[in-house]
Amino acid sequence: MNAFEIYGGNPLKGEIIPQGAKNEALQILSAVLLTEEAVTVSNVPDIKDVNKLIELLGDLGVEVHRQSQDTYVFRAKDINLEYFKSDTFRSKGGGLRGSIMIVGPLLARFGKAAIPKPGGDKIGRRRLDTHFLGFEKLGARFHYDANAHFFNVDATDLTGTYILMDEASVTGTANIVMAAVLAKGTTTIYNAACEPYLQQLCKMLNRMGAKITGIGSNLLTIEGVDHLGGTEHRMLPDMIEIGSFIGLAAMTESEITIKDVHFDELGIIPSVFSKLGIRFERKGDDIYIPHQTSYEIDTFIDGSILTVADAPWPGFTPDLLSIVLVVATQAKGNVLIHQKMFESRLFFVDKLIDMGAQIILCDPHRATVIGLNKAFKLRGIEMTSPDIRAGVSLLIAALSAQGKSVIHNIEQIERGYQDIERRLQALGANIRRIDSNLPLH
Ligand SMILES: CC(=O)N[C@H]1[C@@H](OP(=O)(O)OP(=O)(O)OC[C@H]2O[C@@H](n3ccc(=O)[nH]c3=O)[C@H](O)[C@@H]2O)O[C@H](CO)[C@@H](O)[C@@H]1O
Ligand SMILES: C=C(OP(=O)(O)O)C(=O)O
Repeated sequence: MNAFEIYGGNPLKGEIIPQGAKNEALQILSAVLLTEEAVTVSNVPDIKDVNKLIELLGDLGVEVHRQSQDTYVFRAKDINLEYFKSDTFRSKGGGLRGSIMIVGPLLARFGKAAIPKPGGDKIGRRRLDTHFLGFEKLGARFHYDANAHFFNVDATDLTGTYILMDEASVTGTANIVMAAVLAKGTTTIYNAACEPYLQQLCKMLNRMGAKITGIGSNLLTIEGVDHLGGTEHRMLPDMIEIGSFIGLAAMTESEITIKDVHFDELGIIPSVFSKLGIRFERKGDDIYIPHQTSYEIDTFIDGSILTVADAPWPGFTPDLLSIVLVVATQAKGNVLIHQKMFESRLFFVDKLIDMGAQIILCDPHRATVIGLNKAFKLRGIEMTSPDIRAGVSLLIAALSAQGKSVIHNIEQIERGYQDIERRLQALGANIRRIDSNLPLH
């Protein structure tokens, strides 16, 4: 097990290029199962979750050819459906949340699929009902083996229908869309999620021959086709990384340029950081964050305390709330963070409180942050990263803190952030990887 040792407190400077989007990658890579033709995917992030999914595709029989550092060619010609029965699949299949999205394409193309209960962050209940209710609506049979924690679906034919999703689930929408593209007739999905990840997926599917309209809205219409062909696809930059770097710059008083961000695809994200008082400029397609010694949180027009809450797109992504929270700890002013979707994602604040932050955890979903306005720096401590985004928030806190911090369980961070210590070192950060079991001194 590895840990990060960080000496914080000094400003960083330079340029950073965001990786390809993790959550988009997990959808796009699942979609290669929909065709026997070659699909070339570029800007693939080299991160644990994505690499696990690529390995899983390979185990299923997909030919995987790595053309360059970030570009792969996939060919799902001969798929081994017997693999579902293997012990390896039982252990590997549930290794990440994103693996659930192989179910839709396999069901559509081969009439059956299975998946162990998927992993991902331990951030509260993460139900999958929406996925399987959707498959059932399309005509699939569903069976959950509660002892083995195994989900099974099969169908002789999928038939298009009207689906009112019980919640705008991101991976659920992707899964149902990928099943519906090869169904007979027309499927209408209402209350669909429409994150950029999904918009990218739908655009790619259309290039493969699918007929999807309503992309970017919560009402998708999918006219089923008999067959899909190969295509090429390039992943967008990871908007969660971009938000994390804006937060990092503000917290550490750094001057950072985030390159090629695809600003127009960032939705409400930049304006939420603006509301925290962080100044930045759009320069072409880069975001330039100047060195700033203080930033002041807005209030609402009537003077009441700002609330930052998550919501399905185009609302604010829950994956950036932990970052907003940590950044607010050094702002001037107060903010209420309301994490509506996940019930265990705010518990990491006890580590920030140990570091000197002033936070009241009101309940599992809400935390009030009383900004310190840089009256004093947070102090470095030893801590464990509970989930991917809390992990990066603690990393940002450690980089801004006085003295030494050690963050354990960095595998969580590495699920979603590529080569993070080298990229931070290039900005001047004092961070190094150590053996988690080494005695601390
Ligand atoms: C691999 C992947 O892509 N993971 C992302 C995906 O997870 P994932 O697709 O698993 O998350 P879902 O969109 O299904 O839902 C996340 C949680 O929010 C709740 N919920 C969802 C929709 C809604 O309208 N109301 C509501 O309360 C769900 O009950 C669930 O607890 O989307 C989440 C929500 O953006 C992100 O945090 C994850 O990073
Ligand atoms: C919660 C996240 O990931 P996952 O859904 O893969 O657990 C995330 O990316 O913030």
